Amino acid sequence: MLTLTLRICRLHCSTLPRQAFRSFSNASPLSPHPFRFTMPASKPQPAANSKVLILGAGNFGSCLAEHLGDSDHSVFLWAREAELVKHFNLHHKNLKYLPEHDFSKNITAVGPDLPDGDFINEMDVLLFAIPTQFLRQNLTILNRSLKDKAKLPLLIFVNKGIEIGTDALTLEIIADTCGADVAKAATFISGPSFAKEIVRRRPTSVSVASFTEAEAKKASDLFHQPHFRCYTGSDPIGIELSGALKNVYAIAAGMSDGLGYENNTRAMIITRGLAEMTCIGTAYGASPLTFLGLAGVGDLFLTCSSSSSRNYTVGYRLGQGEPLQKIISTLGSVAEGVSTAKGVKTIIDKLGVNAPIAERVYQVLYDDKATKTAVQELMDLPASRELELPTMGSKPAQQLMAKLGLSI
Ligand SMILES: NC(=O)c1ccc[n+]([C@@H]2O[C@H](COP(=O)([O-])OP(=O)(O)OC[C@H]3O[C@@H](n4cnc5c(N)ncnc54)[C@H](O)[C@@H]3O)[C@@H](O)[C@H]2O)c1
Ligand SMILES: O=P(O)(O)OC[C@H](O)CO
Repeated sequence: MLTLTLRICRLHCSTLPRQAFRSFSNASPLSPHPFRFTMPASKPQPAANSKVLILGAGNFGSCLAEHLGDSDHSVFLWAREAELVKHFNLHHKNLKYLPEHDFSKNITAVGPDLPDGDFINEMDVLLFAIPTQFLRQNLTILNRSLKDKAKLPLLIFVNKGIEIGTDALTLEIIADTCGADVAKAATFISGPSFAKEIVRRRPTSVSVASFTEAEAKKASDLFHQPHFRCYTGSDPIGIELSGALKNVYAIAAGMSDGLGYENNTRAMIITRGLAEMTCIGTAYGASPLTFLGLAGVGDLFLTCSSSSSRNYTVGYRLGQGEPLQKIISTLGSVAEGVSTAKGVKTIIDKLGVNAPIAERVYQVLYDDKATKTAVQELMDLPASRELELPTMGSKPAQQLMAKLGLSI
């Protein structure tokens, strides 16, 4: 672990001769997979005054609309709630999500129907802030408007989950609904970033990943601000898994706090959670280094240690003895970890990865296991080596990349 950390620090050091790593086209120093493929020609890099359509006017979509509206882009915010659209355009307020905030005049709400046709094709950027379970249905409709797949707008995804039933990552949902070229062009933003802190302009950093650094750089250029730092990378699969998995461990940390356990227990869950995330990610075919970044340990730490996290809150209330259905129906916002725990369970079973915390979260959510029993079972496990990365041959990431027409 220490060796890995030191390696990362060295690789991030700006004084290193970067050419030393440039043995493959499109490969970044931290890239686990030096991809060789040509990106579909996209529109020119979004500059000042880009036209941006944000799909999803929940906490995060609204907050990112504000972030870009603040930078003088023309932002359109799609909400499926008709009342929200009307009220937003009259008062620049989102009464349902972030009700205390006054939004930029550069944002126009659109909806409740999903925009289509020429409106979509005029956009420089499409940003998807739709919870994972609703992405497929919306992308299927939106794909009809993506006429010219050779001239795509910049496509950015910020959801953090795994689809129930298919266990698909977002990349696969995009490929299924819009085709491999669209999936290859997608960029993912993830990392420790509570919406309500971003709109208050609190210093924040995120990971921005695409299959090529060049594509990730476009999104980074769009979002990077003095109070909002973007770090680019080229492991979108690892970034996606990081964001989805950390939500499951945030539920575990919340449960522990809800049961009345203290700091030692939470630190144990965060650290062993990171080990599990890294093992699952490596078995899947992502780079283990990705889990040491902002989208990995950064977001894991944030959501496991704050009652601002919806996933932590679900866990906390479970630990306090509330039934899951009551928690979900009163949360008022999405906690992706609840649905994602199902996909994670299937993935660890398929891959044969040992992830006892994720397993217990699944059992508490779906098998009626008592939270206290789950913690006790974790403590009763036999002593083991601290970290052993799996080295199995066939990895889902390879199948996914083959589906996208990518070769390693
Ligand atoms: N809130 C944050 O701080 C934050 C930060 C980073 C990433 N995220 C991720 O962003 C995504 C959105 O989260 P959020 O916080 O904005 O959620 P939210 O609960 O605040 O809002 C939910 C959004 O989903 C929309 N929605 C519900 N049903 C839908 C459907 N059938 N089709 C399309 N849209 C539908 C709602 O209209 C609303 O816009 C999640 O994947 C979340 O993990 C959130
Ligand atoms: O409120 P949560 O638990 O969905 O967390 C929100 C973001 O993912 C924090 O980065």
